[in-house]
Amino acid sequence: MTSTIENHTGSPEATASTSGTGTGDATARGSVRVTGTLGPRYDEIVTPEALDFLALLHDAFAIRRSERLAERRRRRQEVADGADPDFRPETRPVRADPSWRVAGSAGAPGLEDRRVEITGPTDPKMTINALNSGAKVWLADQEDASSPTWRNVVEGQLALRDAIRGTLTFTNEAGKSYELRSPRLAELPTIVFRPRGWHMVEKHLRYTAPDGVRECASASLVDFGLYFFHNARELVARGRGPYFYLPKLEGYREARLWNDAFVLAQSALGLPRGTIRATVLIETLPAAFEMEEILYELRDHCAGLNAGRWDYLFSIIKAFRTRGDSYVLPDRSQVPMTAPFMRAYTELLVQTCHKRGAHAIGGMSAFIPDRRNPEVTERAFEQVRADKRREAGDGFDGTWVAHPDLIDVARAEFDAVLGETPHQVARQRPDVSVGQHDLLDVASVRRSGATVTSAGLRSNVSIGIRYIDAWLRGTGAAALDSLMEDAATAEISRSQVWQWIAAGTRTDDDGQPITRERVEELVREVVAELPRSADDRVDDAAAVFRAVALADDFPSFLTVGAYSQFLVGSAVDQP
Ligand SMILES: CC(=O)SCCNC(=O)CCNC(=O)[C@H](O)C(C)(C)COP(=O)(O)OP(=O)(O)OC[C@H]1O[C@@H](n2cnc3c(N)ncnc32)[C@H](O)[C@@H]1OP(=O)(O)O
Ligand SMILES: O=CC(=O)O
Ligand SMILES: [Mg+2]
Repeated sequence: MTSTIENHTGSPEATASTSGTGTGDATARGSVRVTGTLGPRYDEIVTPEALDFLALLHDAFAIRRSERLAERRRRRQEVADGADPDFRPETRPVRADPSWRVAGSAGAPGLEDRRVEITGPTDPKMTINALNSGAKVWLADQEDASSPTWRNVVEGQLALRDAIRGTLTFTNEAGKSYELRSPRLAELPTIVFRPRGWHMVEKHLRYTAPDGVRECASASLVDFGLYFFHNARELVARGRGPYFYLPKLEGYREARLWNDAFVLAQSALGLPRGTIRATVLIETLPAAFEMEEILYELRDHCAGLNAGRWDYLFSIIKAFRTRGDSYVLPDRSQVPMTAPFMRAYTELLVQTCHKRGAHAIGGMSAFIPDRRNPEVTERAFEQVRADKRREAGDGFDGTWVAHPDLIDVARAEFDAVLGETPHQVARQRPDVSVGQHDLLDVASVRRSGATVTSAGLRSNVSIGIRYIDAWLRGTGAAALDSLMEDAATAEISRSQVWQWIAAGTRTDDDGQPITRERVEELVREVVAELPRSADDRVDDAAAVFRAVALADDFPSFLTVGAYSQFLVGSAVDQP
């Protein structure tokens, strides 16, 4: 199957060839060169052959990536100007055609039963702990849970390369040593790798296009390309496959870009089309209106969709940030997954997936246990249990957990529904009827009594600064106030503050307006209270927070500016 949606709907769209350069000269080749420092064994990852492979991907897709990012900006402006997102009329034929299905998990060993997936960064200790955890799948994360230092990017690839070959070991500072519980990959959780999104660049790799134009490499193509180049054949030989989670897509044309990258990558390595399987995160508001089209574009490679709730909330705030107080969400802690607009999103996701033979994978409860605090642990178990019970009951085929101690809790809820069957894809949801209004009805949460509070405002400031401090120190996921915080949750914190100021929202407990001055004061208080150390980045974190929460123009992602200005070249960025 090679047809695109435009073929399907009868309005062809010219796209750059996946074998040409996009410059008109199909024989000219670009190049990728390393500008970052090489640490021990980095030459095993950024080999001349791997860099050639990255150049091939960039020649084919760098221009199209830029076009997609421009389209994002255009569509965001339209929404800011008052046009509500909606299901696209031109793709109705794809949605109406009952005949097509995605590849799903058929022929993808290790992906059939995904009832519990653990997520986490790719440093050696976390890699070993995740692979020893007993989960069905490990989402090896170079995205929301990772600070994109050069070190994390390359050493994460090294850890994965070694883990796949059964040779990864690690010894911590106290001398405790870690090893994989089996050298046989097929006896460990299936690895699904998540590269960075299309918006990020990799500043330690420079791409020179065939026409001589130089730019930073695309982080998505770097992460995907390096993982695929080094591991795809090895994974297949060891009874698994090159599997990916695709983050932060905003529409089906971005899915097509990924699909074309897969087609080219497989062909370059001599692997059959369809060897790759991707699970797409539906975690932006525009993508929620294009779930079927995304599945359609990726149908030869698609295993499922995931309900990425935290980025989804961030995307909603971003979309409606200038629409005034009636579009404002309450404190993050008062937006449950049972809020009608969140439920509409997850119900539509399950219905869409099962209609097309795809797995529906649930999301992340942010509550995490604390081995030193039984009360915190019991609360996390209760919250996660309820979350997973709802997901399994709604028809999800699997779910995410943030911490190994949550695996049994989540599994029990899915076992109760799935029993011995690996998934419930056959369960259709004809009862679900979700329209535009259901997905957009964010105002209903506050109408039902949820509030914006002074404590919620303070918590956003505090979590935002503490998380960015951790991120600037090279850690992309952190336990803060007994909650898992990562790039997506931090985006919620800072964008809520931006939106509340822009909308002139008042805190419900004291009736006071949320102003820039009030937030500035909170930033000063939080910074003054934080413990300091020789390597903290609290002042820089506060500067980043101010830039992304208080600027006149809303920065699309906090990570973009923080990466260029504060992370690249810092101590943790070096090998
Ligand atoms: C919005 C989204 O995208 S969600 C997905 C992205 N986010 C994530 O993946 C977050 C994943 N979770 C984590 O990174 C961690 O659980 C944290 C940072 C939240 C907490 O980690 P810690 O502070 O180390 O927790 P804690 O001390 O309780 O850990 C106990 C042990 O479990 C291990 N562990 C905890 N979480 C994980 C995990 N996700 N994967 C593997 N091992 C883990 C720790 O390494 C530690 O091992 P050790 O005893 O050998 O040192
Ligand atoms: O990536 C997951 C999310 O919730 O964001
Ligand atoms: Mg996310």
